[in-house]
Amino acid sequence: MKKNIQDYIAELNSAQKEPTLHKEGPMIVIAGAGSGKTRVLTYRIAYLMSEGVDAFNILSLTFTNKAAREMKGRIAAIVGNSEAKNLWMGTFHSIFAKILRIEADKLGYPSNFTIYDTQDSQRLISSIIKEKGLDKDVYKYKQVQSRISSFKNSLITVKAYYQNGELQEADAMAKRPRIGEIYQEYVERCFKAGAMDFDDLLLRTNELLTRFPEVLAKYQNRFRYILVDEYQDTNHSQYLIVKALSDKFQNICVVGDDAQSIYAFRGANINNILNFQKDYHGVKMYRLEQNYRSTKNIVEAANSVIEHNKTKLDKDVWTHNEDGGKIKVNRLVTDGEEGRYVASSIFENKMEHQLNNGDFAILYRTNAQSRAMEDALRKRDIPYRIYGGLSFYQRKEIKDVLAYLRILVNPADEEALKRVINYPARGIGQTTLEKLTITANHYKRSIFEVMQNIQKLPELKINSGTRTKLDNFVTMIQSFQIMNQNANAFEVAEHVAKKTGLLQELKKDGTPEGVARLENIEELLNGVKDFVEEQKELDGTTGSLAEFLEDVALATDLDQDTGDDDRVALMTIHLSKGLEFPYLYIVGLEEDLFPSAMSMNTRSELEEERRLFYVALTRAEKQAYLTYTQSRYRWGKLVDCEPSRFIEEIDEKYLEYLTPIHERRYKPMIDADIFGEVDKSKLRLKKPVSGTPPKRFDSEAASRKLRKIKPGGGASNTANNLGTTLEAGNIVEHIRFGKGKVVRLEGVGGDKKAEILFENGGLKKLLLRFAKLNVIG
Ligand SMILES: Nc1ncnc2c1ncn2[C@@H]1O[C@H](COP(=O)(O)OP(=O)(O)OP(=O)(O)O)[C@@H](O)[C@H]1O
Ligand SMILES: [Mg+2]
Repeated sequence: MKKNIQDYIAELNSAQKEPTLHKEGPMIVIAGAGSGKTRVLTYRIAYLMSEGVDAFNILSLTFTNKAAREMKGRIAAIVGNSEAKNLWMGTFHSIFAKILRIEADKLGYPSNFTIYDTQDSQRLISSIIKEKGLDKDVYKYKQVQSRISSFKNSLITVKAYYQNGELQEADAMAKRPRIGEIYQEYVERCFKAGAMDFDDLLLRTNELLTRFPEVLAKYQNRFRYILVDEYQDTNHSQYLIVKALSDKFQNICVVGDDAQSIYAFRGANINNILNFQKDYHGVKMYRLEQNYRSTKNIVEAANSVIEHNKTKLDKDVWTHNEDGGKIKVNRLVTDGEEGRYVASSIFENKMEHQLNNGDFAILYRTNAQSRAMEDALRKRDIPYRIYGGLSFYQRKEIKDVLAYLRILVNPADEEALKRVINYPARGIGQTTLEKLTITANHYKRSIFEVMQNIQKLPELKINSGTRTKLDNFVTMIQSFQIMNQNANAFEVAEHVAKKTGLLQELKKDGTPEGVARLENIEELLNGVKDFVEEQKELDGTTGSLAEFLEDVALATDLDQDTGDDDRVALMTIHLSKGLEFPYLYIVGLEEDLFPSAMSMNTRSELEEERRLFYVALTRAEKQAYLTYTQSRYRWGKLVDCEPSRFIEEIDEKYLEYLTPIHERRYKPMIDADIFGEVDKSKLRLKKPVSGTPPKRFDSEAASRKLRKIKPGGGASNTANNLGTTLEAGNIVEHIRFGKGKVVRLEGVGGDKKAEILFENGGLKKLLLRFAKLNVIG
C-alpha cells in the first residue's frame, strides 16, 4: 500500500515533528549533524503541499543541485511527481539565474546572458591587468579576482568602493592601489559581454529586488514559503535576498548548524544564523538532539572536539545507535604509505563486511592530497571517483566546444570569443585580436560587433587577407545561429563540434591524450543528448542550447554523480557537507595541513578549521579512521609532520591507536593578545597514550650525518659497504623511516637485502646497494 504523508510524519520523532508541522511565521531549526534537519525540511515541504499549499508558492534553497534533486525525488515519492515538478528548488545561484533571465532587460542585460565561471573571470582580470600595464607579480590575478568577489558578496559596488576610504587604504597598503580601477573595468567588460559572474547572480538579484519594487512584490507574492538548508553558510548577499523575499509573508524556515559553518573564507557569515531571532519577529526556534546517522562513539567523539570552540551555541547531540568501533588512528611514514594503508583497509573491510565501494569515502583538507590515495587505490584495482579538482566541464577540450556554443547563444561573450577565435588555428593572430579589443572598448561594443562592421572601421588597419578570415568566422557563427532556430541542442552541438574543426584537430593529434580528449567531447555530446531527452520527458520541449549552457555553468562537481557506478568517493571536506558514508577515512591529520598553516593566526580561523573537522567526522555512519604521516612532501620539500591537535582533542576513550602517537610540539601559535583569554590547560602537551614515544626523527641531522660519509667507502658504517659489515641485530637509521633493527639479511653481492623492523612499526626489506642507512649500533 502506498504510504501517505501521515505515514511519513509518523517516522519522525516528536522533536522533528514540531518543526515539520509548523504552520505560519518565521522558524529556525538549529541542530547538530545527522539530527535530521534536511529530512525535516523535505517532509515539511511535502506536508505543506498536502495541506493545500501550491508547489508554485514554495521556494527551497539547498547547498548543491544534487541535494535539490534528491529532495525533490523524495517529495515526489510522497506527493506525486506532477505536483513536485512545480517546486522551485535549487542552489541560490541556479534559482536566481532563472529569475535574472526573466527580468534581465530591467538591468540592461540580454536574457541570454552568459555565466562566467571562475576561470573566465580570472582570464578577464588577467587581461585587464596586462592592458593597464600593471605588474602581474603585484597584481596577482587570482588574488585580485578573490578581492573583487569579496566586494560583490558584501554588496560593495564600484561606486561604493570609491566612497569607502578604508577599503581603498587597505588596497594601497597592500601595494595595490589600482584595484578599484580594475574592478570598474571588470564590471564594465562583463556588462558589455552580456556576462554575469557567479557573484553577479546574487549581487544583481539584490539590485533587481531593491531597484524595482514591483519585481520584489511579484516574487514576494509568488514565494509564500521559503525554506533554506545549511543556513549557517549563507553570505551577506544571500541573506539579503532571503530577507527581502520573505518580508511580506514571513514564512521563512531555515535549518542549520553553527558548528558546521565552514565557508567564512568565501564570505559566509555565521552571524546570519546566530542573529536570525533578532532579524525576524516572533521566531519559533526548534532544536533537534537525536542523531540518526552515526554510532555513539562517533557522535560523542565529535562532541568532544567541538567543545573546544568558544564561539558556539550550546547543543546536546546524542544517539540511540550502537556504540560501534572506536575511531582508529594510524600513523604512517609517508603519504605513499598512508595511501597504501587506506587502500588495504578499504579492501579488508570490503571483504570482511561484504561492502560496496560506495560505502567508503576518503576526505582530505586539500585537493593535492588525492594523488597518493589515487595511486594506491589504482594499484589495488579499487574503483574511485574524485569530486572537485578539475571537473569535467573545466577541461580544455570541453571548454573549447562550450565556448563556440556560448558565442552562438551570446555573440558578445568576450571570454568565449577570445578562447576560440583562433582555435583551431585559422590565422587570426594576437595583434589582430588586440586591435579588435581596443576598438571594441573604445566604442563600448562587443568584439563580435566590431568584426561584423569591419569594413566601416578603416582605422583598424586590418589587411584584406585577415579580413576575409574574420568574415569567415562571423559567417560560421551566424550559420550556427540560424541552425539553432530550428534544430535541437544536440544537433547544433554536434554540428558545431564538426564544422569548427575541433574534432579534426584532435583526430589529427593521434596521441593517447588526443584520443582521451576526443572521447570527452563525445561524452559532452552524449550529455547534450541526455539533456534533450530529459527535457522532452519533463515538459515536451527539446530544451534550448541556452538552457543547457546554464545547467553546465552552474553544475557543481557533485552534480555529475549519477550514482549508478559503485566507487569509493574522494573529496575535500568542504565538499562533503550534508553527505554521509558508512566507512570514512580522514587523511592528512597533521599540524599545518589540518589545521591549515594558513588558518592559525587567529582564534576564529582556528575555530573554523575545527568546525571543518567536526563536519568531516560527522559524515561517518559506522566507522571512522584518522591518519597522519611523519613526513610529507610539501612544496617540493620533505617536511617533518606532527599529528594534528584535533586528534588529541578527541576524548581518548573513543580512540584506538594502531601505532603509538608520537611526541608533539605545538608551534607557539596560541597568542594571548590575539585570542584574548587563554585556557592554559589547552596548552599543556599531553603525554603519549601508550608505548614509549620514539625520539622525534630529525631528518636534517640525519642527512647532515649522511652527507659526511664519502661515497665509495671510507667510513665503516656507510650505505656503500653495508653489505660486508651489516648483521642481524644492528640498529640502523634511515632518512625517511627512522630508526630500526635489522632482523635478517638475504641475498649476496649487489642483491643483498636487509629486512628491518622500524620503530614506527613498519617491516621493510631494503636493497643495501641503494638503501640510505646509517648504522648506529
Ligand atoms: N526520525 C528518523 N528516523 C530514521 N532515520 C532518520 C530520522 N531522522 C533522520 N534520519 C536519517 O538520519 C540521517 C541524517 O539525517 P539528515 O541528513 O537529515 O541530518 P542533518 O541534520 O541534515 O545532517 P547534516 O547536519 O550533516 O546536514 C539520514 O540518513 C536520515 O535519513
Ligand atoms: Mg543536512
